[in-house]
Amino acid sequence: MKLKQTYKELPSIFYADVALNKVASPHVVLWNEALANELQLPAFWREQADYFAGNDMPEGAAQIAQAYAGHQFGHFTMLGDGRALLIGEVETERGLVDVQLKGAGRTPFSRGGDGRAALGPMLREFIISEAMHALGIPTTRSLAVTLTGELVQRESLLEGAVLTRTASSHLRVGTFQYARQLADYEHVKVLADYAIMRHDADLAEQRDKYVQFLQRVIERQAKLLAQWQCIGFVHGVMNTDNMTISGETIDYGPCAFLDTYDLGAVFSSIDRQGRYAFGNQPKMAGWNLARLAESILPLFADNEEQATEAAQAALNDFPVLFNVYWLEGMREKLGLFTAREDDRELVQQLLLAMQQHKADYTETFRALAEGDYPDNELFESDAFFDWEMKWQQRLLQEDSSYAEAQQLMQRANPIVIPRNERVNEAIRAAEAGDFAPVEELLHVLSTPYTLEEQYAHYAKGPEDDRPFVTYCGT
Ligand SMILES: Nc1ncnc2c1ncn2[C@@H]1O[C@H](COP(=O)(O)OP(=O)(O)OP(=O)(O)O)[C@@H](O)[C@H]1O
Ligand SMILES: [Mg+2]
Repeated sequence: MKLKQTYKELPSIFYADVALNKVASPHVVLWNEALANELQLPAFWREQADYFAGNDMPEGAAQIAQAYAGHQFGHFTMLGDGRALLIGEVETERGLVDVQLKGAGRTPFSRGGDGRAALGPMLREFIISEAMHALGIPTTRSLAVTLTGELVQRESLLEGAVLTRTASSHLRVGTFQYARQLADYEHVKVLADYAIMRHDADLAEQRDKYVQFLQRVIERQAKLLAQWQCIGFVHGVMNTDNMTISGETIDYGPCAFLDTYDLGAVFSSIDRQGRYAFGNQPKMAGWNLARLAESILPLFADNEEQATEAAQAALNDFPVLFNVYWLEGMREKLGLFTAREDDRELVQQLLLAMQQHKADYTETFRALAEGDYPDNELFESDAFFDWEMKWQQRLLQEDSSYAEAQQLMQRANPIVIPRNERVNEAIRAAEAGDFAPVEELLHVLSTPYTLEEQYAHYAKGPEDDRPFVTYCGT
């Protein structure tokens, strides 16, 4: 297998070549066999820690850092991969897949940084991205975590590691902002054509392909945001450089899954204003997409007024699409196959009761799916009692049976999610040299809707003495 280099065919302003930054003694500590098989990687790659630490390169590889810009918490900055190397693309049945090394050393975009990553955050990205994938949510994937054998200086000295990440591309909203800020019409066009080749090849011959491309990105992001909101995922740092063109979730920094349902939930210590709070995510996605539209506006029409109109029309669709997908997702969570006018109100009433009674988001829905309610404030409240009567009546309006509704709910409401405390415990064990808890956690998270029998006991609860697994249920 030989890696491809289509990104390198772009004009040179879009990347910087990077010399190899060798590390002392690379050692692969986590390997995703399923993904390796999916990508049909040659078996000997598994043994090549040097490839994954950036000490040596497989056939056809290059070492480039991609240029991009980004609005970080609303402030525009020129950025670029300061600690990641794109080594090439693998040809698969689903198209080209980028292979990137995150934490592989300094690049021309490193600014003041060391270009490195610590083991903990790379394990976290591996665990949560793979959990997202298993939950059916588009995401970058994780192939390997490789210790470098070197320490990195953070608040304390930590073990350094490199994450091998794959993605259907690493093109970001910020890549287009970079092109618009730095370059001319032709460069924006070349980038858009490249993105269309990677993600929307069927548009290539269309007359209004750039407007349609924007519509596609909006569509993908509306779907993604609906999935985040339905599962209770808080990204935490939705800067424009952390939003993909592919519609895959990227950059698992300060992200977390909701415990108690709270629209104001924020997990990032630097997000003091709550810009990226759980309930704000759809609005912020819309804001980011407006930055994409601005960046490619000149491609829409010669006439500025017409171009702006086309962009505005596409952007106006975002909240509409988001709401359609969100309600579709919430209906499934409540076992509803058909759509009725009052469904949104029914969902909102439940969510309001959950917020008021500080109910656990995942547990509540799973309890509804199981038809087995725990003794807690929500389930004992009058608000829930009222709501449940309405829900039962609503279920009776369906043509399907209660058993079918229950099956739908069990497919839509996970038993396990990567809970922060459990993820952190597993990472702490790994930092102390024991990777078994991380492996076990990954295994449990790989079948979130249908836990294997031997793991059923993980659905017990927090007082459970198995410290490494996430739990949920009654
Ligand atoms: N240790 C570091 N050294 C150099 N640059 C860094 C370092 N950490 C982050 N950066 C850069 O700072 C910018 C913002 O960081 P952010 O946390 O969003 O990205 P990231 O987690 O490094 O990568 P990605 O978005 O690809 O997952 C990026 O351009 C990133 O490359
Ligand atoms: Mg980032």
